[in-house]
Amino acid sequence: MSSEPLLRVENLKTQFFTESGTVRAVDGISFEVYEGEIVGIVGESGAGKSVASMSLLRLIDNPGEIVDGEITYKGQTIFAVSETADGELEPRADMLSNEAVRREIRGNEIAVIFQDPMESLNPVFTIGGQLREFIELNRDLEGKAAREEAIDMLREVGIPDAEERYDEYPHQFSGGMRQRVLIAMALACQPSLIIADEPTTALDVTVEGQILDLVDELQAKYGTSFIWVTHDMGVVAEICDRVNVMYLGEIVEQAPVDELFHETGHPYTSALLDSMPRPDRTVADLDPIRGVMPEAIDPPSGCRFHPRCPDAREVCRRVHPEPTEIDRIDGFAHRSACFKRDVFDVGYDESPPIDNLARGEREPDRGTTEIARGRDE
Ligand SMILES: Nc1ncnc2c1ncn2[C@@H]1O[C@H](COP(=O)(O)OP(=O)(O)OP(=O)(O)O)[C@@H](O)[C@H]1O
Ligand code: NI
Repeated sequence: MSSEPLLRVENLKTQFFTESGTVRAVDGISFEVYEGEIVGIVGESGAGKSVASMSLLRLIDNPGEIVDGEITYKGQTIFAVSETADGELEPRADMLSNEAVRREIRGNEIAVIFQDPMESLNPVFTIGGQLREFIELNRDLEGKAAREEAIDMLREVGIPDAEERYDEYPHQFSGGMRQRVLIAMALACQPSLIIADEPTTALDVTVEGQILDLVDELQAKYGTSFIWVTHDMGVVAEICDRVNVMYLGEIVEQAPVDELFHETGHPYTSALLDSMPRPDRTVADLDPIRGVMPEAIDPPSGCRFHPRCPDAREVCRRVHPEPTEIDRIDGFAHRSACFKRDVFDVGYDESPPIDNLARGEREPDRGTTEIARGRDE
């Protein structure tokens, strides 16, 4: 892509400083979101998807902290660091203040939709009242005009009898309807980007499908970009244009959605795809990803996926693969962080396989880790 992205994330690192040690929840991820795209972040529980999304709006609380990297949105610096004379990192001079992020970015420019609508909706106020207040606070509309706009928004997101239901309370709405209200709220400020953190995960499949269709429609109508966080490759297939696959704080593969499904580069992505229910397979055919994801507090050496990877070789235990371009589709990079691809020159082919299954419950070996990038970098 030659045009500037709406959002650019480079080498983002977010850590939690806990009593048991430092949790490297997000450990050097880079990705972009272009105008009008739906970009997925997919991975198992604990991969760092939510921490990554919340970092984009600097919504990380103690004991967490964004420690490195750069986040640029429409040319503005949401986060950046520079090095002081004695080698310490400090906020860069052009970084937006907390106040500026809160006033100018959150809601207005970048809105968030969470998984649990009850966290965002106040149970003691009516749906319509909350939406109207939100519109009054964030847009140049008041009183009757704000009410009209709120009703229009409810209609827009598919709430039947919007005018009557305006005066109902959150508990009178079903889960799917509440999620629609949150989408209305996110859209109310006409943001350029909406971050949706597993908003359909708690819903049943039919309702989830309806919400995904709605998002598709609204996306086409308003041109809003989305970052869609999910653990479900089915959801990715349904709405994403491009995808970032996260494993233990890192993006291990990044590609346009068709490419990711058909020219899969990383064994972790393959494992996620294999564990995905499909109409042509019965439950017995499902291939769950073996083993559990290790803790981000003490990740395995080398490739973090190597203790669970069917293709792991000795080199994978020793050397850490960086995401590297393996192809380019319509101007978008397909990057994978796996030595199986020949863009890496670390001797994967000659390296002896690690027999992960035979290793059983043994602790993954830890050792010093070298860093390997592709040959062209
Ligand atoms: N407040 C916190 N204190 C300490 N560790 C945290 C905190 N919040 C998140 N983490 C850790 O950061 C890592 C990433 O968590 P995150 O919530 O981003 O995962 P996720 O991919 O969103 O998972 P899920 O699918 O379960 O939502 C995990 O190891 C988690 O334990
Ligand atoms: Ni999460």
